[in-house]
Order: sequence, then structure tokens, then C-alpha cells
Amino acid sequence: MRVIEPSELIINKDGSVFHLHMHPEDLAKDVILVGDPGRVELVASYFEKIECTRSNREFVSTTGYYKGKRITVLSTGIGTDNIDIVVNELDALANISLTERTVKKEHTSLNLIRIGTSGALQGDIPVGSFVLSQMSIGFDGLLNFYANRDKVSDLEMEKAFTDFTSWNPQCPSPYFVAASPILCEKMKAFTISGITISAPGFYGPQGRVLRLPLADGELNEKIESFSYKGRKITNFEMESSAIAGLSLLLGHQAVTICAIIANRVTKTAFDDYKPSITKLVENVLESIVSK
Ligand SMILES: O=P(O)(O)O[C@H]1O[C@H](CO)[C@@H](O)[C@H]1O
Ligand SMILES: O=c1cc[nH]c(=O)[nH]1
Repeated sequence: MRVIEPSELIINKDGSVFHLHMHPEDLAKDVILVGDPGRVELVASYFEKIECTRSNREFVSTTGYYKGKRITVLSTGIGTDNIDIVVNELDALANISLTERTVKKEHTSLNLIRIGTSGALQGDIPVGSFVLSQMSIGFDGLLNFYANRDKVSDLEMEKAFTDFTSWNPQCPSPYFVAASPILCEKMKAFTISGITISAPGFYGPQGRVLRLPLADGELNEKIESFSYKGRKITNFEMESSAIAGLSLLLGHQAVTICAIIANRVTKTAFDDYKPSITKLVENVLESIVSK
């Protein structure tokens, strides 16, 4: 059996995993992922009992109980590079013995539910709505570094999209990954089902122009008009592709739900999105405990 070397899986002196500073016993099977570390406290404020809080860099976590259900809430910071760290370390906490450095015989599947913020790409998705990423398109390239990427990406949709947009070969090859149907079903009552692009940046990679012109100034219009099997791309954010893709490869259930805080077509935005995120947190917590 392979023993995973100290350089490949770094364990801190206190036995916690390198970036998350969590111990295996800190982790619940239901995990809420949020971008903003400040959102951890918001989610945890609904817990009737708190077990532990850990913190290192942007990775803040609290494990507690909501209506009797054990839940971990963890902040990821921004971007799919952080998601590579978060999902691999969560999987290590669940599926690798940190003391023996071997993969456990029994696999534990986690439920990873991201609560984020996002910009809508269709005029009929208003600011304040909640979009569930039934499919995520990774503009970030992260999954391309892993074996079996083609087994979890929808290659037919990938081809239709890259042909339609005349995809710039200087950009990472996009991947197309689905959320967990079980979690989509649980969250469908309060969400709009959508197709989400995870971009490797907030400005240029999402077609925003401040002072720098874009390599392809028409890409957002192409994205907005692209249609596949009658479905349109709905929104931009920065993490869902890697969460869905790594979860498919590692055997976890994952879904992303975002509060729409800006609409790129109608050019509108919230100046205070906290009430909307608070409502989304309440809806997600309720759907986790519902049968
Ligand atoms: O509000 P969060 O969860 O951070 O999500 C969105 O907001 C950040 C950009 O402002 C990116 O992380 C994007 O995905
Ligand atoms: O437009 C937006 C809004 C929030 N988060 C993003 O990544 N894009």
C-alpha cells in the first residue's frame, strides 16, 4: 500500500492538515463552503451548538449543529486555485489516515454545498435571485491537470461551446462538469437551475473593462447567446467548476448556489447584498435538514 510522503501531504505539528488547520474529527459530512471568511460567522450564527472553530489564512471553519444536524462551514477565499487546496484537504481529512499516511479502506462521501455570490448573464435573471449551478463551465483550467478529466467533462457540450465561441487557444481549455443530482433535487424549490461559468478572475476573465481592453471583446455576447439543448449560460462566479469537477473525481456530492448580486446585461447591481445572502443561508440550512 502506498504511504503518502510528507512533502505530498503536509501535516502540521499538532496533527492538523496543512492549510485548513483542521483535524479529521473536526469535519462533518455536510460541508457548507463560502468564499468570504466573514460568511462563516453568519452561517454559524444559526447553529444551536458550536463544536470547534479553526482559522488559518483565508480558511476559517466552524463545526456545529443546526436543528440536530452536524455541519461544517468553511471559507475558501476566492478562486479555483484555493478550491484545489480546500477539496483535496477535505478529502484527505475524510479518506486518508493522517497518522498512517495511507488511503482508508472505506470511502466517505462528503456533501459540499457552496453558498456564493454571482453576476447574471441573462437579462431575465434579476439581482436577488438564487441560481443553482446544475452545470459548471471551468474557464480556469484546474481540472485539466488531473487524469480522467475527460471522463467527467461533457465533451459534446465542450465542443459545441468552443466551436461557437471560436475559443482562443491561448486561454485554458474549458471543462463542463455537472453538480450532484441528489443535492440539486434538495435545493430546487428556492433556486433557478442554471449553467455557470467559473472564471479565473473578476475583471477581464468575466468581460469587465476598466482600463485594459479584452483579448476578445465579443466573448460575453457569444456566451450570452450560446444555447445547448435549449439551455442558456446563466451566470459568472469563480469556484463552482473546480468544486464540481474535483468532487466528481474524488467521489463526493457537490452543488453551488449563488445569490445574484449584479446583472451584466441590465447593468444593475446590489449596493448591499447581505440581506440576500442571509436569506440564501437560511434556505440552504433548511434544505440540508429536510428529508
Ligand atoms: O461571494 P463568493 O463566495 O466569494 O463568490 C464570488 O465572489 C467573489 C468575487 O467577488 C468570487 O469568489 C466569486 O465566486
Ligand atoms: O459579477 C460577479 C459577481 C460576484 N462574483 C463574481 O465572480 N462575479
